[in-house]
Amino acid sequence: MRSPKDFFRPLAVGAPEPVRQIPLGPSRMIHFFDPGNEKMVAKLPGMAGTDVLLGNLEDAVAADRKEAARAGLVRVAREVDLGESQLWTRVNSLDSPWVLDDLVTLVTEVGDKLDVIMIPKVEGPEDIHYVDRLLAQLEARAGLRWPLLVHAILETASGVARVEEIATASPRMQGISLGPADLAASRRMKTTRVGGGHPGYLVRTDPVGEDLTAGRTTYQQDLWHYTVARMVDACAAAGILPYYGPYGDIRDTVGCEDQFRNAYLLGCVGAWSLHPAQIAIARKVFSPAPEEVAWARRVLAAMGDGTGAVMLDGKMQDDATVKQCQVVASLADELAARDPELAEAYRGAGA
Ligand SMILES: CC(=O)SCCNC(=O)CCNC(=O)[C@H](O)C(C)(C)COP(=O)(O)OP(=O)(O)OC[C@H]1O[C@@H](n2cnc3c(N)ncnc32)[C@H](O)[C@@H]1OP(=O)(O)O
Ligand SMILES: O=CC(=O)O
Ligand SMILES: [Mg+2]
Repeated sequence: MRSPKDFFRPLAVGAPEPVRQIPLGPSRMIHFFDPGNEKMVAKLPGMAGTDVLLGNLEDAVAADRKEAARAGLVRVAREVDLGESQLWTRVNSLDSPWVLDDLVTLVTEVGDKLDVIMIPKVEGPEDIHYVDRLLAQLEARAGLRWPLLVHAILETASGVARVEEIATASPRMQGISLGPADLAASRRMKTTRVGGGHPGYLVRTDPVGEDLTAGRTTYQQDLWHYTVARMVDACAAAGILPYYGPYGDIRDTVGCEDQFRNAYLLGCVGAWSLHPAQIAIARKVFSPAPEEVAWARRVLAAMGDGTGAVMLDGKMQDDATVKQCQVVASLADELAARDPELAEAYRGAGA
């Protein structure tokens, strides 16, 4: 562990100064595409308004397509107009034969076009330290003026056990995403899906009389509640951003929206979209609803300097509800400043 005094010193001579604040552009959806898939790449210029486009090099890219995906991402970064969207990548895992070439090629050739590098299967802070030093060396060699940020996927049991250390491992840490598919395997959960709930994970009301089966309602529980909540706390404490990851049942847009909303309400700022159909779901869920924004502004107006207590529609408001309402109202302001449609919806709701 570096001493606090050295935490913000560059890790290589000539590397850019580490950032002290995470840049807060919207990242409601991190949209995955395979840069080696020409059909997907052809769709990118039409995806204006997608907060983050992520060129994926890891899982879902076949072993014999790894080089093509890497070369495709270099081409996308150089040649495709992505408008306001941020460009991120997910490199291969640190124990793979591809990751070194991923990092060397991307930082050297298009390091100035990339915002964030997602690192999969992070086991602990030592993985972030390795990437941190290597990026500093590569940035120095490439003459980059702005440091690349790092995003960890929380998808190993060891990573969850050490999520707080991962979150604070480097000033490059931008955020953490839940990776429910690999995490399920790592924990030996008995699921066979990518994120979402499971009908077998439930609680049941008590038996009524002798019959153990009749009249007992069951309620499905959220498999990911503990991990998301722990990740959100680790990120908030470290000043970085938490995200829900993938929802693999592309057809089930309703279940996807529910899973994303649970994450939003618990504090996540975005989720992954794997298919164009999931982009609009993330945009809707991770933008505060107009009526919530209108309510938040009413509370803020009623509370004046933010201290004391008042009643509004029968509900007590005090300093703590003011702070919650500030979270909602300031998120709405940031998003509306870049999204005229959303700005109009907030105006329409009197927000
Ligand atoms: C556990 C994890 O690690 S999750 C992260 C890794 N997984 C991924 O990145 C998966 C990314 N997504 C995909 O590979 C695809 O969306 C799939 C395989 C899920 C479905 O693909 P398809 O069967 O082609 O879907 P579908 O037929 O509905 O696609 C419609 C069109 O959208 C395109 N499309 C599909 N997904 C994407 C995408 N993520 N980005 C851009 N375009 C896409 C298709 O190429 C197709 O184009 P076309 O109309 O020109 O033929
Ligand atoms: O990479 C994501 C996951 O769920 O695994
Ligand atoms: Mg994974």
